[in-house]
Amino acid sequence: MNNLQILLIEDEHFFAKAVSKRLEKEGFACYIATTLQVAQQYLYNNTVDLILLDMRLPDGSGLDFLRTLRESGQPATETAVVVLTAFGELEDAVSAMKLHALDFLKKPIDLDTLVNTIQQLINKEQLKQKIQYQPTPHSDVVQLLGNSPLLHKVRQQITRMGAIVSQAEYEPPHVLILGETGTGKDVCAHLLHHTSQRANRPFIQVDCAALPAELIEAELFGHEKGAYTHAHTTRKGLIETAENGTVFLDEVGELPLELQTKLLAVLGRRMVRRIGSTQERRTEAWFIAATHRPLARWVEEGKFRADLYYRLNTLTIELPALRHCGQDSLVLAQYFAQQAAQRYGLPVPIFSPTVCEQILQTEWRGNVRELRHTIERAVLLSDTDILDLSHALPNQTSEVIPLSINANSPDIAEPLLPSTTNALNLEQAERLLIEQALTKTAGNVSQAARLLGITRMALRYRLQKHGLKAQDNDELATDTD
Ligand SMILES: Nc1ncnc2c1ncn2[C@@H]1O[C@H](COP(=O)(O)OP(=O)(O)OP(=O)(O)O)[C@@H](O)[C@H]1O
Repeated sequence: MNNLQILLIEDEHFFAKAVSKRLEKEGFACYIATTLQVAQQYLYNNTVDLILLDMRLPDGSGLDFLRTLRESGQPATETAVVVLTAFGELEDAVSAMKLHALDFLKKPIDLDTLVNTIQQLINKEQLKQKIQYQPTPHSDVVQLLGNSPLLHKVRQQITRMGAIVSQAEYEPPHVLILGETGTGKDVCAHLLHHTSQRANRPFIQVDCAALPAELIEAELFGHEKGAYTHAHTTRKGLIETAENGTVFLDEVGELPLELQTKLLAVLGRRMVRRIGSTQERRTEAWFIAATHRPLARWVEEGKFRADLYYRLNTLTIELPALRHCGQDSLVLAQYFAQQAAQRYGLPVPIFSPTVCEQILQTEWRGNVRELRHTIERAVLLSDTDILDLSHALPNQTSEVIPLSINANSPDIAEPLLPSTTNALNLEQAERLLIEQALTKTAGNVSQAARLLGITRMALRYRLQKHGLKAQDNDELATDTD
């Protein structure tokens, strides 16, 4: 029994009945509302975990309902929603994604697919608690590849720190990972966790750049019921959820100053207090933080608290920029080409001397991430067995259709989708939007999610759905959720 409460808002009687019967067979509780008004009433009196929302109801549009729900300030504001769309409702589905719908299903809906979708959402904790809890088995974490002395040193540091942390069971020294964007800080954090004896405990990743300050505070520390207007239930924070595992504070440089103060208190005293509570709870979590910001300079400039900086960097790992790693770019390129070929069922391409030279000569400002995306693109675009970088190199990505995804994005360039949209089905259009967003942000999932106007979690889910995994380390953990 899953105990999951589902509200199905659907006016096609027979279809609704069939869905509800199947969901109940799977152990879910399902309530059918045939109008938006009934749904509203139901939500007012009941708590639901998931809403399955049709886009056209007799008394209004599902999209308007979703918008109102998100803005209502009611307990249901953040409820997970999957929209059910009919042919020709592409724009609605895209808008629903922007309103944080977790997924859409095209009618006619295959009941197995529906159950699968729900199951995936449950597995990914998206329905239960909006956290990124990723117990990643070690075998699924990529290694930090590279033969340069700089990479060797990083790998040695990881092994050493894993051992130190295992010895200091209750008060492990915090680790700060520094390095330009795309150099592998995320991978490094996962490896640290998996190298230590905490490997089988929770690994909680918090993207400090992805959420507004007040949300991060609630996410990190949790809250008591009634602590603030929308705190309708008591919820533990991510630090508590990590128990004696690891909390990875990604993009820690973006943490607002007032939260830096609170974090400092936690690191210093190892006690956490939920918002609105007087009770303190001890934490045995290991804190790993990462940033591409020049934190030492930021300390001098007053943008980052000196005391927090010194507490975080008990141990520091500095990931080298790819341009300083000699032939590593070539080693990595060959590895990524092999992986991509395998993934797409294509022959492993040959690297001509010219291509090798091009790879070695390129600056790779986006570091390994940029290299990875370029090679994957090249594998897909090459017409022959010989890898062709001419369409894939960063300054030659003219085949990428300019696209504005988020209406709030400053670099807007209508239309939302390219004119080829008519020839695309909903699934393809969604995939295209995501690929465009990732291209625009050089594969940075947090930024891409922001651009798409959806949460990072919702984007992670879609990446997996479309098999766009491992484009960025962000997805590695998700694969194994
Ligand atoms: N040495 C490496 N070997 C293999 N893959 C790597 C290596 N370094 C990075 N990657 C890959 O490059 C991509 C970017 O890595 P990652 O997300 O860890 O970078 P990051 O430094 O955290 O970036 P950002 O600062 O933008 O968050 C991922 O797909 C990751 O798997």
